[in-house]
Parts: sequence; structure tokens; C-alpha cells
Amino acid sequence: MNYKKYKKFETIKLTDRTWPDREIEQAPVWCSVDLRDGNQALITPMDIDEKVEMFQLLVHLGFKEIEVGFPSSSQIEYDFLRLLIEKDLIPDDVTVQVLTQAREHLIKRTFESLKGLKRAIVHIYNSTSVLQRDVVFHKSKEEIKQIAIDGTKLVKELSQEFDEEVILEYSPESFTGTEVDYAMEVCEAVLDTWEASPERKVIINLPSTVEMDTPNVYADQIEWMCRHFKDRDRVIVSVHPHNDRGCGVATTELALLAGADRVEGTLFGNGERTGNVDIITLALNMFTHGIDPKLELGQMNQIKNIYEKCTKMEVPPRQPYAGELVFTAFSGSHQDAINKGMYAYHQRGEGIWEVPYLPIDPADLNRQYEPIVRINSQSGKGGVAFVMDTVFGYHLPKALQADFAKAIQNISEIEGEVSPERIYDTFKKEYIDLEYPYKFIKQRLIDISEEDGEHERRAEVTIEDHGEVKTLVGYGNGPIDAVKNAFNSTEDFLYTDLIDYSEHALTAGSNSKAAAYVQLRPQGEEKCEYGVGVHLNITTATIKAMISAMNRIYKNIKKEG
Ligand SMILES: CC(=O)SCCNC(=O)CCNC(=O)[C@H](O)C(C)(C)COP(=O)(O)OP(=O)(O)OC[C@H]1O[C@@H](n2cnc3c(N)ncnc32)[C@H](O)[C@@H]1OP(=O)(O)O
Ligand SMILES: CC(C)C(=O)C(=O)O
Repeated sequence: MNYKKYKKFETIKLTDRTWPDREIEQAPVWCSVDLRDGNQALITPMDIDEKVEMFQLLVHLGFKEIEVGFPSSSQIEYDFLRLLIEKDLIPDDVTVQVLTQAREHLIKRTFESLKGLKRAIVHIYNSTSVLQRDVVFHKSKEEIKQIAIDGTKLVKELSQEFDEEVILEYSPESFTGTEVDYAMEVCEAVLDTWEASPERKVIINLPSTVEMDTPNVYADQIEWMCRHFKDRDRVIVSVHPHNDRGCGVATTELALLAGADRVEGTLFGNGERTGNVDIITLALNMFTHGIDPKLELGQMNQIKNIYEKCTKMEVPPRQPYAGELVFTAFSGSHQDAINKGMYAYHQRGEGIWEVPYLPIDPADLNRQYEPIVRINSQSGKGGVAFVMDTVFGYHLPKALQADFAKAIQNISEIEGEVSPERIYDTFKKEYIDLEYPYKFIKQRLIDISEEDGEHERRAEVTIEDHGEVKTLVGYGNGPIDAVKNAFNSTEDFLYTDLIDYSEHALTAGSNSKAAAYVQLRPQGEEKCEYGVGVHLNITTATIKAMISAMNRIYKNIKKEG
């Protein structure tokens, strides 16, 4: 690959930069350009109904500034703005913005489209970059500056005839390819022409029209500009980053450190080529640092659905915060840590989110119903245990987690991803539904303790043993003891030791079933087997768990032996 074909863009010398020592402390003014830069980049631009739906979504999300289009460019763009105005769809606290090239006939037509609006941002642009001055405009620096001045003059003149407020926005388009001192000269000419003041601020938008360098270089350009305006107070510094090098979010975050007040971007980063900066990621990055993002992004799937419908674009599965796979862990160590982190979060009860591998609580985006953990051959026992716990309510004991995970891994190695339903079916098949050679039929547990004496229980357990129905009887000072002693009357059970026992309710409420887990070891063997029993009655659940363990011993140990 001939890398010598490319040259590095000249960077500016800013040795006393201050942005590296700053932190983002508040959300900027957000301006959505979905209906303009986003729309102009679509294979099939939005029709009017889709534009209205997108506009309403943006309003709902809390955008107070929305670039609704380029009304002088086509009838549909013009008609859309007219519809918003005539149907009174623009809330009082939302300012619409319209884009136009700094050209007379386009500016005039733009003003026609604004009639009836209370307030508007009129955004004019002309490219100022070294390359475009040369190959597109064939104009000198002075001539290019004059385009900006003439455009500003015309907007000023027309806005004086306009009943309501017009805010000027000016973009030295292709700013990242423009010498900063020349960009400043053009911007100052615009500001002077407009007679900008702290009371009559102008939005100076410094676009990374094409992302040409590392984010720190853009941050230097923005800091340089912020420091060199004659009067910083008469300027709202806006950035409009694109994503050509894949650094749009980083570029914008550094630009905010460097002094930008406002950000233009789109939902999910739709826009020309690699897209505009993704405002959702920016806002949620702030949110996850405890900063109010000033946008309502809590219904992520709904936002995604409307976006996909209107743009006919797809949100990729790894898109930050929104992608299908971003709250999913396949790998064992991640699953284990998420599992423990979620448990610790609920135990602490302090409401401060700190869970390994999950920078945000999925519930904050209303994504709690999606599986956080998915199981494939990279998964470990923690993930399987998490699914059994969170989806089906089984708190598997540690040794059982490892035992069951092996069964799931055998499946995933052949079939790939294993769904929660398949995991549950396998669990039932492996532990709960075993009925040979022993099968539970019924049980009776009688308290036979004398008054003030030790509590003694008599257990009568009717089972099928290799097809033969038997009633086993045992005594003990507790139910487990009595049941185990009843089973000891069969030879198989007699020579097993009860290693572990636990139980819990599966769901809340008096009708809830209990799950019991029993670990038995045949005497003289190293290997144990777990059994699981589920029943409304806890004693029956325990008996079924013992039978399950015996059936597994029979299947896995005795047969093997
Ligand atoms: C970076 C961005 O995203 S900027 C936004 C870009 N968006 C769009 O272009 C979408 C909508 N645009 C359009 O529909 C069309 O471009 C229109 C209707 C606005 C203008 O159409 P046309 O005049 O037919 O064509 P075009 O846009 O190619 O204009 C080219 C002419 O305008 C000049 N020009 C281009 N941009 C500007 C500008 N910002 N200010 C002044 N003149 C400009 C060019 O030098 C060229 O002049 P020439 O004809 O003397 O060579
Ligand atoms: C009009 C300008 C702001 C633009 O879209 C860009 O530079 O990308």
C-alpha cells in the first residue's frame, strides 16, 4: 500500500494548551442535525411523515435546538418546515434551525420558509479550507471571506424585516482543513458584520467536516479559536464533528474540554460518510459520570425503533449503549464478574452503580428485560448460574453450578449459543425429571415427638424401585434425617453419605414451589452427584432431590463403574 501518497495535515503550535487538565462538568447545548446532515446522507431520504416522526422523537428526547433541514434546497425540505409551522408542531421552548449556503437566492428562499416562526437559527456556511479554496471555488482568501460577509449582510437585512428573533449561525465549513488564523479572520468578519455582542451572540460553528487528525489536534484548534476571539462573550462556540477516522466521540469530548459550548450531532451517529458524532453516546458517557445529560434517553429500544424506521438504517449490535449485544457477556470470566457484581450491587443497596463490565445499568435505558448473559462455548459456570437464577429463579449451589455448566458446555460446543429455554430444559432433563430406577410416588411425615421431648419425625416414603412399589420408613430428629433414614432401608441409599443440602422458595408467595438440592456420595467413591427436587411441599421437594441424586449416581457412577 502506497502510504507515501498521503501527507499529514499541518497542526497548530499550541504549547500552553489547557484542555488536558479540564474535565467535562456539564452537558453542552445539544443541537440535533438528524433532519439535515443525517437526512442528506440517507440512501432514501425521509419522507414528510418520517420527518415529522423524527422531529417529534427529537422533541420528546429533550432537544431544544433542531436543524430541520435546508429549506431552500428542495420542495420537500421547504414543505416540511412549512408543515411544522402551520400545524403548530414546534414547542415554544424549541428553536428550529435551517441551513443554507451563503448565497443570495438560497438565503432569500430560506427566509420565505420561516414565515410565521417565533424564533429561528439561520445557519449559513461556506467552505474556507485550503483545498476547497483551491479546487472548488478558485477564489482567494479575501474572496472567500467576502462570501461569508455578504451572506451575513443579507441575513441581517432580511431578519430586520422578520417579525421575530433570528439567531445567526455561521460555519467556516471544512474548518479542520482551514488555517486557524484565517478561520478566525473570517469568523471575526462575520461577527463584526452582524454587530454581535454579548446580548446578540452569534453561534460560530467550527465543524470537523472531515475528521483529518487525532482528537487532540481538533481540541487544540478549538482552544486556539476560543482564546483568539476579540470578544469571547459574543460567541457561542459550537462544534459539528464527523467521524471519518472513527474518533467522532473522542474528538467532541476533547473539544468540550477545549471550550466548546454547543454540539451538533445525530442519533446513533447517522450522517455523511462515516457519520456525524453520535449524541446518544456523548450524552450517556456524561450520564455514566454522574452528569445530567439534559436528554431523556431512558427508552433506548423505542428510540432505536423509530430511528431505524425513519432512516432505514440499522443500529449495529455493538453500538455503545444501544446495540443488541452491549449488555451481553458470552465469556465465562465476564459472566462470573457480572453475576457477582449485580449481587453485590443489590446487597449494598446504596444505589451507586458499580458492576464489572457494565458501565451503565441496563435498566436505566429500559433494557432490563434483555438477557445480560448469553451462553456459548466461551461461557463458564457463572453465566449458566446467572441465567438459572435471573430467568428461572434457581439459586444453584456452587458444586451444582460447575456440574450443570459441563452439561451446557457439551451442548454449546456442538450447537453454538444455548438459549435460556434450552438451558432450563436441559436442567429438567438432567436433574428434575429423572425417574429410573427410583420414582417418587408419595410421602407422609409425622411428628411423633413427646411433649417437651426431642422432636422426632417418622417418614413414610412410597417409591418405585426398579418398577417395584415400596414404602420405606425412617425416623430422625428432623425431616431430612428421617427421610434419609427411610431411604437407608434400600441398599443403594444405605451406602451413600449426604454431603450437602439446601433449599429455597422459587417464587414469592404462599403458593410458591420450593427447590431442594441434595448432594450424595456413594461410600468408597470420590465422585458425588447432585439431585434436584421441585415441589409445593418442601419435604417432598427434598425427597425428590434425593431420588434425583440416586438416579444420577445410578446413571453416572454405578453404570460407569
Ligand atoms: C458539509 C455539508 O454537509 S454542507 C450541506 C450540504 N448539503 C447539501 O448540499 C444538500 C442540499 N443541497 C442542494 O440541494 C444543492 O446543493 C443546492 C440546491 C443547495 C444548490 O444547488 P446548485 O446551485 O445547483 O449546486 P451546488 O450545490 O453544486 O452549487 C455549486 C455552486 O455553488 C457554490 N457554492 C457551494 N457552496 C457554497 C457556499 N456555501 N456558499 C457560496 N457558494 C457556494 C460553488 O462554488 C458552485 O459555484 P459555481 O456554480 O460557480 O461553480
Ligand atoms: C454545514 C456544515 C456545518 C456541515 O454540515 C459540515 O461541515 O459537516
